[in-house]
Amino acid sequence: MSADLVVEDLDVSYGRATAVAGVSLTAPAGSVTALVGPNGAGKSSLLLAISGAVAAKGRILVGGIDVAAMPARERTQAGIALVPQGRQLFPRISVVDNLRVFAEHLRLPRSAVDSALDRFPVLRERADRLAGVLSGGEQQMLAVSRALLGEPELLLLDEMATGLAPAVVQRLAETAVALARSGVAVLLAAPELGMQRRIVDRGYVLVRGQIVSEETGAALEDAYRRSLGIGAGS
Ligand SMILES: Nc1ncnc2c1ncn2[C@@H]1O[C@H](COP(=O)(O)OP(=O)(O)OP(=O)(O)O)[C@@H](O)[C@H]1O
Repeated sequence: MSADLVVEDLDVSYGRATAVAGVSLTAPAGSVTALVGPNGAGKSSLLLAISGAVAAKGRILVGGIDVAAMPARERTQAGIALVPQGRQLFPRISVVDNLRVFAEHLRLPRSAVDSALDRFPVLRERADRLAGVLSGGEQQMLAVSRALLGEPELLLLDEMATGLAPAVVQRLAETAVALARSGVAVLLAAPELGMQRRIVDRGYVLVRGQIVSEETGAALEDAYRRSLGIGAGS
């Protein structure tokens, strides 16, 4: 099964502070959609709202079903997975236990954990190490594997490349593309695309909580620079 994400008129506020204002966007199944914007633009708030981790107003349709009223856990079971900024692993338990905790939360069979360890060979090698002693890249691979445990239809990636070595970013980007080719809707948020620009089909520029442009992959970065007042190509 594959499912488009359609967000309509979404607002996210923290008390009186508005983080996301009237955002509408689409992340089609089978493609990689980017959400680029500077720090504080509201990218994380938007992804957290889609996953159900923060409250929001508006419509969030996944495969035509409005999930906006569902609690976060039900959204996960409905096929929405988030790799959060900062990864949010349990550093003091092992790699395999990080996967087990999430698998149990979703009531998945043990075989799901085994498959998750096989997604990146380094995770199988490090299965019994504490998650907190892994390198940043290994931790990100664990966070992605954990998100994929339930075979989601929509994968939300929040700053997956930040601070990681190019080879790791390349590996993660290949994973994102392979998922998209298998029918998953991938929405990735980043303050800049860098190497990820090669895998983006189209995307949106988010500034101060609002979408200011929508472009195909190649034109997206120029639109982003213009929105920041930086000349294209400079
Ligand atoms: N829990 C919170 N309570 C109050 N304000 C928040 C909270 N989380 C985010 N904000 C504010 O909401 C706005 C959007 O933040 P958000 O983290 O969504 O942006 P972002 O584009 O992901 O930025 P970054 O790349 O720095 O994470 C910012 O002004 C931020 O200070």
